[in-house]
Amino acid sequence: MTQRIPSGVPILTAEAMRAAEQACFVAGVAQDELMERAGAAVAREALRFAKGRAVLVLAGPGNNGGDAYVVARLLAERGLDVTVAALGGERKGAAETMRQRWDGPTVALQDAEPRAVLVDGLFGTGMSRTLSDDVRELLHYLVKHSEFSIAIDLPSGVGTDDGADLGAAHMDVTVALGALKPGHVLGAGLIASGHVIYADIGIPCASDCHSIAQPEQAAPARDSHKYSRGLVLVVEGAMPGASRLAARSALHGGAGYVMLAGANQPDRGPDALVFRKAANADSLATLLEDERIAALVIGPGLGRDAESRARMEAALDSEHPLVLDGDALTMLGEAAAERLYRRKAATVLTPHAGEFSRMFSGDGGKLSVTREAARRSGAVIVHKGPDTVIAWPDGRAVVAANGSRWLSTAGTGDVLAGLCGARLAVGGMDAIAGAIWLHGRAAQLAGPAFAADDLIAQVPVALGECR
Ligand SMILES: NC(=O)C1=CN([C@@H]2O[C@H](COP(=O)(O)OP(=O)(O)OC[C@H]3O[C@@H](n4cnc5c(N)ncnc54)[C@H](O)[C@@H]3O)[C@@H](O)[C@H]2O)[C@@H](O)CC1
Ligand SMILES: Nc1ncnc2c1ncn2[C@@H]1O[C@H](COP(=O)(O)OP(=O)(O)O)[C@@H](O)[C@H]1O
Ligand SMILES: [K+]
Repeated sequence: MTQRIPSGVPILTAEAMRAAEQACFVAGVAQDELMERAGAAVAREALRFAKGRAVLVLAGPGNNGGDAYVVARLLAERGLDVTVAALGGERKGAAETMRQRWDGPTVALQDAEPRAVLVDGLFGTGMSRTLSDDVRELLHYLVKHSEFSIAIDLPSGVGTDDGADLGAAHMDVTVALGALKPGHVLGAGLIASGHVIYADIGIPCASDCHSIAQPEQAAPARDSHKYSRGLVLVVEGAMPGASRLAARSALHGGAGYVMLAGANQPDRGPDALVFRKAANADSLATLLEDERIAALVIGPGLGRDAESRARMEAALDSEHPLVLDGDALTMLGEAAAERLYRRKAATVLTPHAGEFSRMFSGDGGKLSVTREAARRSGAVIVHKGPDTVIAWPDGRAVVAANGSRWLSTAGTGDVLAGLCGARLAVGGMDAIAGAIWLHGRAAQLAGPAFAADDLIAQVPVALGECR
């Protein structure tokens, strides 16, 4: 099963989820009712996948366990052979009500035997510490010896707000209740969650953070011309292949005109790419006086010597919207936030984890450190990886976790930098999530073992899928 994360769904921390739930209670929804809805949503999916097989439901001590008892009851009502393995005895509130509504077979967790289908209702958003060794070992044993596993809300052993590994086993399916949590889309949590299904259980969940969604990308206006479509200038450096990938990617990402500024005319196409000679930083600075430039891309294959640094400074000093990648990020280093905050035009940074940590410190998980870095630098930050976090300076964030794992090949980051340049030129800072979506979708279309060059060929196909 290929992993899927539902698109355009709000992502809430444990605290925000609790607040949303409280607001629901204040509005008159009873806790029992909400738990029944949660259990019904999970039971619906479990029934679909169980195909009549025997089910073991793990019920923890809190509300996740309360949901588990509802799932057990509903599956048994549909004729399945269900056993509950319970951790702890009497519960509180709605969870205790649901325990009492279950009158089927129940064993203590330590006595549980594996069954074909495993429903994990041990812990959800209340996970506050690492699983104890005995619980972790049992959970892993029961999951390993099941044929299909499904988690209620979150896999037990995933840090809700940071996706940290607190002892989680890998689930086939996770049903996210009410909203996604950062733990579904980040780090070990992304891997442990498997295929994520979103269940709307009627809790209004507003958030400034969402999972990535297909962007709306209108065709050029009837009266558009190459400059209105956006002129992207890509700065070449020590490794010209990287900047050529970025430039070709900008061309196919919808820019109207792409210039490559470097020392030597490339000896091969595409011919649509316009070469401008910029033998040194001074001649680059002169080129940058062109007011038609809508976005500048610098960093892929740039190099890190004094000359490269001078080129980067020329780009930073310009008032063009700017995408900084690769070596430019490394050269910025710890001075990044302060230096970038002074820029007047939009700035986009596309660091992988190593480049990010050379520029920004802090802890609290990938989502929160990226948001904090965007706020401090006034730049849009695309913190790359299987769990790419895009954060804007105003606090908004988008997480892209559907990219193909085949993207882990050299040069795909250069392609992304070029796409960011194109989307920045065409739609400004708000259009950056569209670049990450196009990149991820192009990778899916390219299939297995593609080279970065092949990815570019799929970008127009991905673009064609957008309205
Ligand atoms: N927030 C909401 O909107 C809704 C939440 N519901 C369910 O409620 C869950 C959250 O319930 P709770 O807040 O009761 O939390 P949990 O059920 O996730 O766990 C809480 C209990 O586990 C204990 N605990 C935490 N980590 C532990 C560890 N490592 N080892 C042993 N014990 C540990 C806590 O002390 C507490 O007793 C959600 O994940 C979801 O399944 C649903 O019932 C409906 C709606
Ligand atoms: N396992 C993975 N799953 C999904 N996307 C990945 C994975 N590994 C890398 N990527 C993506 O591939 C690209 C790699 O960029 P980068 O590390 O800068 O490589 P390069 O510099 O070689 O181009 C990024 O967009 C990143 O998010
Ligand atoms: K769970």
